[in-house]
Amino acid sequence: MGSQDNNALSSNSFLPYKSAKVFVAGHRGLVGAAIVRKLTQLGFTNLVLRSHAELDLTRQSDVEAFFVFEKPEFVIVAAAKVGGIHANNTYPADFIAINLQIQTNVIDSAYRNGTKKLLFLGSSCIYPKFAPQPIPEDALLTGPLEPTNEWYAIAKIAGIKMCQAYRIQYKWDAISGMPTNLYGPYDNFHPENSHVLPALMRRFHEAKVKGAKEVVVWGTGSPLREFLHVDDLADAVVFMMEKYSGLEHLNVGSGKEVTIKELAELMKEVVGFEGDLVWDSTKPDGTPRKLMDSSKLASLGWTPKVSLKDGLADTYKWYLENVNL
Ligand SMILES: NC(=O)C1=CN([C@@H]2O[C@H](COP(=O)(O)OP(=O)(O)OC[C@H]3O[C@@H](n4cnc5c(N)ncnc54)[C@H](OP(=O)(O)O)[C@@H]3O)[C@@H](O)[C@H]2O)C=CC1
Ligand SMILES: C[C@H]1O[C@H](OP(=O)(O)OP(=O)(O)OC[C@H]2O[C@@H](n3cnc4c(=O)[nH]c(N)nc43)[C@H](O)[C@@H]2O)[C@@H](O)[C@@H](O)C1=O
Repeated sequence: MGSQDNNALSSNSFLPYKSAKVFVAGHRGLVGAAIVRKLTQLGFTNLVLRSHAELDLTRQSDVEAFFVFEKPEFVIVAAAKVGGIHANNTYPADFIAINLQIQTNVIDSAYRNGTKKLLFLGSSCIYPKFAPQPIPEDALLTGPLEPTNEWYAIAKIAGIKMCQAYRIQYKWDAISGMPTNLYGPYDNFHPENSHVLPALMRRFHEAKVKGAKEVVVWGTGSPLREFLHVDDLADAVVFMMEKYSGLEHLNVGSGKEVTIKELAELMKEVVGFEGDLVWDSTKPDGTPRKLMDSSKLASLGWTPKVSLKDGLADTYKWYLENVNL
């Protein structure tokens, strides 16, 4: 099926329809909370939200019953089992099984209960470990994955393919966005299981408070990562819901990359820690580089706004007010 056929599905206007029933799955997480903030700012009045405790999305019959009852018109899938390099490497069964269950249940129930449009969120880890840089969308499935997160990546690739299959077979408007590494308010600040940015924010903060002389940072410091503030991602999600209807997934990145060493130095400055950095090279580096090519989304008219320095300062302020109580 050519892209023209798929774009013919784009009759579902989202933005002007502020009373639309929108289900944001995973609304208490980093991404889901930012999407709810954005939709609320825009004046959406009919968001359908369920916490994990209220609705476990791995339970197929509960998800079906929820969709039969609520029949949301639009669905954004930001619920997932998520974690950093250590969590992905330690709990491969959880990362593949829980993610396959959540996305399969939500995508299928949404289609069967009349949802007009669904957006599925994947991650930049879907691409091969040694993909060309910046990574274009068509690098998908062209080489072996990064071993530390292949289980999660396989689930996310299945999510993209499921949206494509339902689009092709049922002419249903399911799309996918692939964000780069994200950060911001409501991130997970767990010392081991989180991503690098919140992990370092917490470690530097605790070291500053205790007057510690050094902070341990994992790996060699040489891997490159592209970071995007979650408010920019939420803006891109709303943009894609309104403007994009196509078979191919779209990359969502900031276009700017830093080494982990540069990130650690910047974090040290933002937090105000005055000691030294010590590198623990027994910890994995993961993918050496994963800068995404987000030119397709840019060509539709979307650009990120938050710089890494401003985003870190904003997130640290939120951390001090909300986590470090
Ligand atoms: N964070 C990042 O750097 C990136 C994230 N993404 C993608 O964005 C999406 C959201 O990630 P993020 O916000 O960071 O993750 P979070 O862990 O912050 O949030 C995930 C949300 O999903 C909920 N959830 C998990 N399991 C279930 C379940 N079985 N039933 C119902 N709810 C559940 C969680 O609830 P609870 O906490 O109560 O379990 C939580 O509210 C994911 O698809 C992820 O792949 C993509 C690229 C980078
Ligand atoms: C978004 C993406 O996130 C994961 O991939 P990742 O980019 O490798 O994630 P990360 O943030 O955990 O690490 C980035 C780099 O940073 C280094 N690093 C230093 N010190 C700490 C540290 O203290 N914690 C962590 N987590 N990493 C550290 C770490 O060694 C690595 O070199 C995927 O599993 C998958 O979930 C996914 O899609």
